[in-house]
Amino acid sequence: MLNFTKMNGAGNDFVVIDNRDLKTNLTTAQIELLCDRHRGVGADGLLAVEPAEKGADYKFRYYNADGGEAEMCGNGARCFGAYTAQLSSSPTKELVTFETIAGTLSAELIGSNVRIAMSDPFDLEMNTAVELEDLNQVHFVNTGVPHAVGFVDDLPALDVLENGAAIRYHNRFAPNGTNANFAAIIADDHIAIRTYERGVEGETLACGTGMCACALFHHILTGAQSPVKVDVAGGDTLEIGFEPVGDNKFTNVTLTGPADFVFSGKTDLV
Ligand SMILES: N[C@@H](CCC[C@H](N)C(=O)O)C(=O)O
Repeated sequence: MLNFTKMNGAGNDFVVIDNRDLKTNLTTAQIELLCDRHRGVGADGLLAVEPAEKGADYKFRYYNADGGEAEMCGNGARCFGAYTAQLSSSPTKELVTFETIAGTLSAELIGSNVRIAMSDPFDLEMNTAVELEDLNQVHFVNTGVPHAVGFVDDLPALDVLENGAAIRYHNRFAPNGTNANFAAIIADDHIAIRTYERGVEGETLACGTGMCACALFHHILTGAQSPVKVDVAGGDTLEIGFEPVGDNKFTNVTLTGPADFVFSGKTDLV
């Protein structure tokens, strides 16, 4: 029997488990089943809380809906922060640190929102040719996980599944593949995005690391200042802060948005 909590961050939803005793060893197939929207609990991914190994409060593990582990998840990090803040003795902690494959991060509880201090982005590359019918080129950056970003004029009309899959499996991004984001400018400091996620193999309602990637390219291409507001497919607007340090490099990237508890339960699926 597995105890779990269902949470979502701006509509990107997760099964969260407390594995601080390291007694739960889920297989790829079990994670896939838990995330299955017809036969399981249903989620874009699974978050596991484990004991820290390098001095932070906790260790963060994240698995996509296909059961594969990913280095980081921005919306998941906000949910992880809100969840672990409640694990501590009262009063609820307002700052939680956790070790991810992408580095040690922190989550700060600010009213009903959570702000994540992200790792510094790397491997930024502009103007990669993809030669699709709707898009000639994308920009690439790793904001914890890999992200391609293409700017389009008509975001609602875009076929995210077709274009997203073409970019996700494009030779240029092999063998790891990439998440694929499409962005449209709303105002100087405001964009809207839609994301095709690797490991979900479809469009999700929001992607936190993807929002960070899109906001950084919006700054590079238009000079937009921090913070940049980002509208996501689920209807929320989140805020990305950053500090440019020259040569298309950035530090102090932050992601601020909601992290909501949905329900807790037990399942005998695993
Ligand atoms: N939803 C996420 C990103 C999760 C990982 C991604 N699908 C990958 O495999 O790289 C977010 O909010 O950042």
